[in-house]
Amino acid sequence: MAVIRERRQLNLRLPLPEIAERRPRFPLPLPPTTVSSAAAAATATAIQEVDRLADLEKLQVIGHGNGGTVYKVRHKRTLATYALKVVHGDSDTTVRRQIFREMEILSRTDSPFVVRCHGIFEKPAGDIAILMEYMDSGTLETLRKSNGTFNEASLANIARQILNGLNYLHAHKIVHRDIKPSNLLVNKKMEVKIADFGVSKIMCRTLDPCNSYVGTCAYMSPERFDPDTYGANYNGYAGDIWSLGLTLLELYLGHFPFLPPGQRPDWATLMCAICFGEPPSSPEGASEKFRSFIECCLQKESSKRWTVSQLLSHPFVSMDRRSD
Ligand SMILES: Nc1ncnc2c1ncn2[C@@H]1O[C@H](COP(=O)(O)OP(=O)(O)OP(=O)(O)O)[C@@H](O)[C@H]1O
Repeated sequence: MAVIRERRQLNLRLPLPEIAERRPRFPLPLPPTTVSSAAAAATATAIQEVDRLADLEKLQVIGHGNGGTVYKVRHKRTLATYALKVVHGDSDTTVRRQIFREMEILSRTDSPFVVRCHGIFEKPAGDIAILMEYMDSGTLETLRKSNGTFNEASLANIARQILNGLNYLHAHKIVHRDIKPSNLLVNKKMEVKIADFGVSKIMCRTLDPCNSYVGTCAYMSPERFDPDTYGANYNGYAGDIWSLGLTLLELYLGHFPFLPPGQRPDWATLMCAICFGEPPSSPEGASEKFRSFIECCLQKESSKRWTVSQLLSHPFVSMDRRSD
């Protein structure tokens, strides 16, 4: 969950690292342990089953994120396996703000296409832990790195699942803002679930602006850098579609579409490519349906991009015959 602060230079927004002086100088209020009645409702079953952190045994570290560690854990009595994300009490304000955002959103969501939250715990020292379903095949990024490229049939299946997740989120006025392969978890059944809501936004009104400069730069849509040119009535939802298009094209190509294989991104060059260059397109060998799907996602002008519901009926996605 890269967090980048806003700076205006000419007409574009340049990615800047966190600036300490801009952080609030007061600690954020801690939400109650179960966060809200919605959280309690969403996690009621699991909270009854896992009501104390002490009932969980840590099996291994899955990975480290921005300020937190994710463990594979097992419930001592039921032997059920979960993922436990722990953020320490002494983490900086930005990290704590992100974990609260993630808690708030995970506690509201209940979809087979969004990683499920089974409980939220707060220790007296201020450590916060989110108990999630364990996704045993990692992320689409780890799969790409280990398996190489994906064929179109697999991508149609993946696209359909991500679109169903985004459909759920957008219907609940949640904009993810950081869709990318490493935030899409996978299990052995090839179920794909959206995760990592630290920079997401809950829209209060339909036309809420959604221009805060957070997320991972490489997957950001042109209007997030330059809303004046590309984002008439920009409200954020279309940004998730751009990121989806880039994600699927990356899985098809085996590398990030704006860069040749193996090249590390230089943010200024990348931003110019996103804003001033042509959007990346699928290679010649791709089917017409896939090429069209990617084109519908990667429209530079946000209002021309297809919505989630339009994309769900795109012929490329209907290639995937599995039922939801
Ligand atoms: N529910 C889960 N099941 C399995 N693995 C998970 C789960 N949640 C997170 N992980 C893995 O744990 C690692 C750390 O995840 P985390 O969300 O803390 O950070 P991140 O997304 O890698 O980085 P950042 O915080 O910078 O966005 C990642 O490799 C992620 O794929």
